[in-house]
Amino acid sequence: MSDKKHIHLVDTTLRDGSHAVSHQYTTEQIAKIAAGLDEAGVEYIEVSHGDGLAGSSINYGYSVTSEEEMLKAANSVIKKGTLTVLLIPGIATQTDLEMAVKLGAKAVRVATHVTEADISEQHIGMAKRLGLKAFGFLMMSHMVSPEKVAEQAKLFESYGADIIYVADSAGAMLPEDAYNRVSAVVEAVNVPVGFHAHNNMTLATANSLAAIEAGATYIDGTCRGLGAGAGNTQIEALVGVLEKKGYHTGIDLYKVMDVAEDLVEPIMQRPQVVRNAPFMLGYAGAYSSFLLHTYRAAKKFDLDPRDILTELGNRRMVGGQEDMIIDVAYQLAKKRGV
Ligand SMILES: CC[C@H](O)CC(=O)C(=O)O
Ligand SMILES: [Mn+2]
Repeated sequence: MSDKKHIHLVDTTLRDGSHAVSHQYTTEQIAKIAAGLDEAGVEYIEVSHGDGLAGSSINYGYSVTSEEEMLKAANSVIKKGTLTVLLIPGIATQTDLEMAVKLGAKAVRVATHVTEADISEQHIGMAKRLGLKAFGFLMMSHMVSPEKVAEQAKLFESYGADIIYVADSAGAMLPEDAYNRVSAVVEAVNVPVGFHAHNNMTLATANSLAAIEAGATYIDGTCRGLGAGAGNTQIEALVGVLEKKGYHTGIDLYKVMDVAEDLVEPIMQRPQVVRNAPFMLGYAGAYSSFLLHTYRAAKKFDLDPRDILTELGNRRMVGGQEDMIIDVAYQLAKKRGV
């Protein structure tokens, strides 16, 4: 056993990455990628629609593969890792979680807006009764102070969450923002703390390192950074960076690099680079999953996506308000006489 400090990595290529492929993963792709990640030694492999269980809908975009098929495909190949699902209260129900458990899920990440942890009590309780490892996941954590994030983390802890995540859903944090929020949570709770980054301002790896510096021991990543907006922390690079920093992840660097290059890169619809609109997500503090909805609305009303994202940031719109994007675009277009 290594005496280096262990950092647990959660791969969310098959969940957050689903946004970047418009939820079009096939069972074959899921099985191959999950098998590769498992073989590389990734501890947690998250598989769900990009918006979590039951996210496949007109509001969030339909998946090409049903949730049951996705989970079956992943579970049939995962031998050592933990099959993990994401659940947003209000989108997924108890029945969805029971289905996921039947199909092999061993952990669930219950995600709420950063000020709404109180809606998760039943879901965390249900997860524990079903024998799952329960993560509390605070989305859009940049929108409030470190003290407020800590207060909400304590709620998650009081409901029985085993791990609590600070999520920079908009990729809006600077390293000091990540450090201050994670520190506040580490001080406030007695369970491990994790960090989920988006690379909208090119800071996903830097922010993940700042989070570790502040005491986080769970970090998210995806192969090639595939994810909503400009994507997430690039897991294969993170494994190498963490090794260099003297941490232990239990992941084979070459094997995870091969999953990224041989299995994930060929199915990417566009390079996961920080183009102007994804940068604007972080700059304006808008939710990363809004990107593709915004591109579509901009095209429809002949607008610059950056203007729509700025307005979404000004209105402090949060996950779940995807249907408002078209409305905002319509209003901007009307104002300009487009
Ligand atoms: C819809 C779930 C959400 O996208 C979770 C997440 O990855 C985030 O908040 O960044
Ligand atoms: Mn995300």
